[in-house]
Amino acid sequence: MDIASTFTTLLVEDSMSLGALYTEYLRADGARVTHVNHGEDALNELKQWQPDLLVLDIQLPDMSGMDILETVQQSYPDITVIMITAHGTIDIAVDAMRSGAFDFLVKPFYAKRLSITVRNALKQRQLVSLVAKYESSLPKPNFMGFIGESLAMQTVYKTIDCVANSKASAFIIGESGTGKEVCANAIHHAGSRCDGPFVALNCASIPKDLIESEIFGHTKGAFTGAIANRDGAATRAHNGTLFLDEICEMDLELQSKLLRFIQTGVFQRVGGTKEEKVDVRFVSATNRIPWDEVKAGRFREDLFYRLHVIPIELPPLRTRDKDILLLASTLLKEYNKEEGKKFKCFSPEAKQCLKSYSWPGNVRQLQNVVRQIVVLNDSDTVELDMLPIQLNSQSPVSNKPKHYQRAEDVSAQAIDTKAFIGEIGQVAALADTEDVAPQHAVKVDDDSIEPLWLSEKRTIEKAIALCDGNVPKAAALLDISASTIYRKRQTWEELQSSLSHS
Ligand SMILES: Nc1ncnc2c1ncn2[C@@H]1O[C@H](COP(=O)(O)OP(=O)(O)OP(=O)(O)O)[C@@H](O)[C@H]1O
Repeated sequence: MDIASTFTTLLVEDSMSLGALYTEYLRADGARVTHVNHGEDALNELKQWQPDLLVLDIQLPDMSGMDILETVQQSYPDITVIMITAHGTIDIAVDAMRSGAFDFLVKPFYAKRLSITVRNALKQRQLVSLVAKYESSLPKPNFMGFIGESLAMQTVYKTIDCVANSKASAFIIGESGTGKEVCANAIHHAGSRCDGPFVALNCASIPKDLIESEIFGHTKGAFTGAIANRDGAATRAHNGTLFLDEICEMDLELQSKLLRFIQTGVFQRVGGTKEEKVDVRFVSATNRIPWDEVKAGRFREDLFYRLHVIPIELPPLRTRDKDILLLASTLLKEYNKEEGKKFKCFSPEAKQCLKSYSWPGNVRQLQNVVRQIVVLNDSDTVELDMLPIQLNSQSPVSNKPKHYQRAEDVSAQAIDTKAFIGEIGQVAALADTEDVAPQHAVKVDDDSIEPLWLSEKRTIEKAIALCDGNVPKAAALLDISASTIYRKRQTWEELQSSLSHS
């Protein structure tokens, strides 16, 4: 606010004559003044509009000025308050300053005294707003779970800030490991729904025939195994956010049910006849290029337009030069603590190598690499030879993937050649279990050939055993995420049970 310009003031003074006098003083200083005599009137005015300055008498006929000050501090903290006090209430005025009032004036006072106090108050307001403006223009090194100060991430933070309070559907795209789930969480927690639930559903990891019940719930007896009524994600997300991760993997038939739910907020449980209505904000994400999926007929166009209201694109790590080292050092500190190591920094050569690598698995891959380094080495500086050799021999992944890749698919490129890791790495690099269709289990004539998933299973189990049953540690050494191991374990069980039934 420009000090020279006019400012608004609410004057609360029960004496009509003093009120008229102070109004005159304030107007001479450029104020637009509204004068009220009672505390209740002041509170009503504040509900309608907020002045730049509140000049507040402590002793009012219906309440204490201190009560009004408390309300202002809680509900309108941007208002600058100047208290007016009589001689006998100076102690209260001092308390008022401790509670956030800018200054106090002792009655009687002259126009000049009021003028000086008002000028000081306006100057302070101007400084506070300048600092806030300056702070908001500085790059933020982190934001709601994100680490990153690159320009691209600042744009993401700004978008999240802008959309958090809206109910409009947000659609996050980005390669695997770029932080789409972090982003969905940030949208929820930065907005007015933060006290409500955040329910995440991964459309790719739930079997096709279970996903409808996962979203909408089911009634008792709806299908074999439905032994009781069960709420789905839609019900659990009421008054909060429903995050549909890997939305492009959703079955087309279910997409049309989802479309109706998004349009109306109304749905039916599997096996149910009653319609239920909820208030949910939708956030979706995919690591595919959604429009390509629409063109290929795998993703409904009408659903795309419903969900793709606010697009947010998370940039790949390789385009965020500045963030690679910031993330690497933050992770180094975090993993040091967890693993009881004493690493302090990266050598200049190691830094250069981290910066020039293409990071096809993005932040998740960087997490794995730093975890590997910390687990396998003991020093205070991360040297070049502690980095997985693939970082030196550059990734074959193109800078512009036709469709984004899963971090686990590409993370094998970051496997170290150290003896134990080498063996694990070879198998981890072979295939992702998701590609292992049941026909791999078909018996072949040559008994020396076994299904790929069995050798992968053995390798992963060996890694877990070598890590004394510590799955996250084994996952880090295998350069896959712990959740991949858990998912694979589930798939093995299914494969083994289908084999024993065949
Ligand atoms: N900018 C970031 N700052 C800090 N951590 C990050 C950042 N981006 C991602 N991460 C971390 O990387 C990991 C992967 O992030 P997340 O699961 O959100 O990625 P994603 O894009 O949803 O991946 P996917 O498509 O494979 O599900 C998480 O542990 C997350 O906390």
